[in-house]
Amino acid sequence: MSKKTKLEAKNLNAFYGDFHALKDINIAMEEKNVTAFIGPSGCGKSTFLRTFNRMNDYIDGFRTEGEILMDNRDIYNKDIRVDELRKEVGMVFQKPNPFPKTIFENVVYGLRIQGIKKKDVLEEAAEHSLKQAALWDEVKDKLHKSALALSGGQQQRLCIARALAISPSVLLMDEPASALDPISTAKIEELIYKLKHDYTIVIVTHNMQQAGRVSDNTAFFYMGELVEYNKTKTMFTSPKDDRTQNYITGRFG
Ligand SMILES: Nc1ncnc2c1ncn2[C@@H]1O[C@H](COP(=O)(O)OP(=O)(O)OP(=O)(O)O)[C@@H](O)[C@H]1O
Repeated sequence: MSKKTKLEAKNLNAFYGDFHALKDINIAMEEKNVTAFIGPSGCGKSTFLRTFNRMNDYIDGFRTEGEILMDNRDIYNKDIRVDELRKEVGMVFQKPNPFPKTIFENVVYGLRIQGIKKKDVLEEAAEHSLKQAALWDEVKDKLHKSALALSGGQQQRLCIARALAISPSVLLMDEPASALDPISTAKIEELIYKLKHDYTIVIVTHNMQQAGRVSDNTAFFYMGELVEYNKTKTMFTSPKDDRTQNYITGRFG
């Protein structure tokens, strides 16, 4: 049985000034599943990912045409509050970016911004999010030490815990493991596999094996177009388009 659609783009075009970065994208992504975005550098993967939390809004000259829907609501509608949207849509970046604060303060950062002050509520949320991010056991005895003293892989799991603490339903991940060693990468991949039971995950990756391991569905982008979108297994075993075939077999990219 196919799952409910969580995120959708309909006839989406996106521009940086005169540059046409996304061309007529149509896609429906399933709830509580992992969708991987793949494609050569500059094809628009990150631009597309960032439309789902409206992060491109900060870029001068950026504009979209068409629709981006979450739970069937157009997130670019003028009635949408971007701060509310960002509570629903967490994001993790390529390079771990913890704040120069304690581990605890990193995790509860978003909750403090929401005005939550009760110590027991914050403590419970921190423990829950760190457990979800598979970091609790490694940090439970040093919650009030600096996050910057953690390893890169731990910092990235901390950033995932920080994103989860505000209880989003969607997690956007822009090459979350590309700056990490193989063991930390494996941990992040395991984590993604677990988290998809509760979250809708979209991950940009340059690593074909990683897309194959973690994602249910894969979207291949090329020069701003969505060339092919299918179940990951099908895409990797019998791609329909020559460009997909060439990319996944390493002939370009
Ligand atoms: N802030 C910006 N201003 C102008 N052009 C931009 C901006 N950000 C991205 N672009 C352009 O939009 C296109 C898509 O970029 P994007 O970063 O989305 O690609 P990508 O597929 O994520 O690439 P990579 O895999 O290298 O991260 C590129 O041609 C890029 O130069």
